[in-house]
Amino acid sequence: MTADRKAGQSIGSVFPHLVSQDLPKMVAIKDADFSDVDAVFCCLPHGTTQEIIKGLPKSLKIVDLSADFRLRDISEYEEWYGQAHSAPELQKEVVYGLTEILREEIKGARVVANPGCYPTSVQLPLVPLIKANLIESKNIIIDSKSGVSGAGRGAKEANLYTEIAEGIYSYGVTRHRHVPEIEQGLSDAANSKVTVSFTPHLMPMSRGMQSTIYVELAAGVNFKDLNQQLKLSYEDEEFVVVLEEGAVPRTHNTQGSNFCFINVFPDRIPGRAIIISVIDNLVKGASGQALQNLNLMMGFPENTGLLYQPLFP
Ligand SMILES: NC(=O)C1=CN([C@@H]2O[C@H](COP(=O)(O)OP(=O)(O)OC[C@H]3O[C@@H](n4cnc5c(N)ncnc54)[C@H](OP(=O)(O)O)[C@@H]3O)[C@@H](O)[C@H]2O)C=CC1
Ligand SMILES: CC(=O)N[C@@H](CCC(=O)OP(=O)(O)O)C(=O)O
Repeated sequence: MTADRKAGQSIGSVFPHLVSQDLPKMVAIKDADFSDVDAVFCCLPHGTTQEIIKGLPKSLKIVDLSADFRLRDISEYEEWYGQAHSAPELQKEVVYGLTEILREEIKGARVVANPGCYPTSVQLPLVPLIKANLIESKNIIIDSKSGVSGAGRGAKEANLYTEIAEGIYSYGVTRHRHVPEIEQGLSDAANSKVTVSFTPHLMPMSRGMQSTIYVELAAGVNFKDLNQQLKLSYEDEEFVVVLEEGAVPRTHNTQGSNFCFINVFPDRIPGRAIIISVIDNLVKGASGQALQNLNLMMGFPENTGLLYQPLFP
């Protein structure tokens, strides 16, 4: 376990719920000994990750939780993240870690780019529907909401209790950095360029994420076809659950678990449908999906360490 400002501390002093774990103290990355390590989860801020991964032993399997390797197109990374990519060679061997969609590729990967939380909640419902030609790939509108933990644990004025409590606010309006990641995945599914309208919102809750997605149905399709297709696509999946008709997915029911709950509703406007998808941003949107990916890369049962039930079932 490594740290930056907290190097030298025990994990229990940083995360008190782990106080009873007998784990070594955290060290700075430069002092870490990788000689007996098979795999790492890299949970560093964007930008720092490219530099650090380059210096790690080539034998290590890596699941990177940052955005540094999610975009295949380096120029797109530079445009949306506002900085030069410092490991373009490594980018070529990276597999995007949307587990249920890219499972076979992930199994053989050495480096996996774990998806962002918003892109996970959006792509899980939309990719199977686009692949099956059940929805139009134009005019997709995505309204997403996140708990504050999505912004990390570092102190920021915008994330103070007084700024967040008793209100919601939209941010990244018209230009959030998850747009190209969402469009990359949906374009792969459609085999043509897909563009989306996407607005994220910060909610006064610590964790949880909802994406409400407005789509146009393909000719002759009705919302029940969407529901059926999603049920079929995910029937053998443990962590993606399509709810029964009419049931509204709630972030509460995902808290602390690796589940993604999805449902499809008919819009009042003929020819349109509304899809709701919920995850825990810290689990399916981050560490849970990362562990699911590493389990695949290591040949472990995919649900190892992930059998936590939601806190609010
Ligand atoms: N929070 C979420 O919901 C999600 C986060 N992610 C991504 O996962 C990554 C980690 O996120 P999160 O845990 O929320 O972020 P935090 O800000 O809470 O944690 C960042 C971690 O990186 C360490 N760190 C910071 N700068 C450096 C550096 N220069 N060198 C070495 N270590 C450093 C910090 O150590 P210390 O505390 O000791 O300074 C800390 O452990 C980010 O890339 C984030 O975008 C992905 C999906 C969802
Ligand atoms: C609430 C909040 O600030 N959320 C983060 C997204 C967190 C995440 O999952 O994605 P990354 O790994 O790309 O950081 C944001 O909007 O930048």
